[in-house]
Amino acid sequence: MEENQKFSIIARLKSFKYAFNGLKLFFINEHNARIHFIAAVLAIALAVYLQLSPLEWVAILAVISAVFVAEILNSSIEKLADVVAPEIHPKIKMVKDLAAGAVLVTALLALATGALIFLPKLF
Ligand SMILES: Nc1ncnc2c1ncn2[C@@H]1O[C@H](COP(=O)(O)OP(=O)(O)OP(=O)(O)O)[C@@H](O)[C@H]1O
Repeated sequence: MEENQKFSIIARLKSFKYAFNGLKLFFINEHNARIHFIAAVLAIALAVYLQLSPLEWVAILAVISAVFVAEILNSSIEKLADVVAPEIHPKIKMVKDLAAGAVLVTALLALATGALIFLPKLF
């Protein structure tokens, strides 16, 4: 978008439309999205059942969203990499492995947070 273009509600609404389309594409095309979605629903159901405190809720929701954000960016980088270099390339391997590493960090953080909050309440 040009810098001197006027603010437009219609343009903002269109941006939302594209962003929601991104979420739709993510849930339709990415198998990992379904796994993360099921894990998130289970965690939220457990959080309701165990009546978490507001701060515990914030922690659980924060790590759930961190995993989704990392996974969406990872998928986006994969798609871009496939266009930039459809052939095998050592730098593309590095780019994709780094993006996957980011997902792993958030998933491990989510596991640790879930264990710290849920395990003492369950056992
Ligand atoms: N063009 C390439 N050049 C070199 N290595 C690649 C290339 N494409 C994929 N790889 C290697 O294969 C791994 C898997 O890449 P791929 O694009 O298939 O992701 P994926 O396994 O489909 O990921 P997801 O399961 O998240 O969709 C990468 O992390 C990388 O190590």
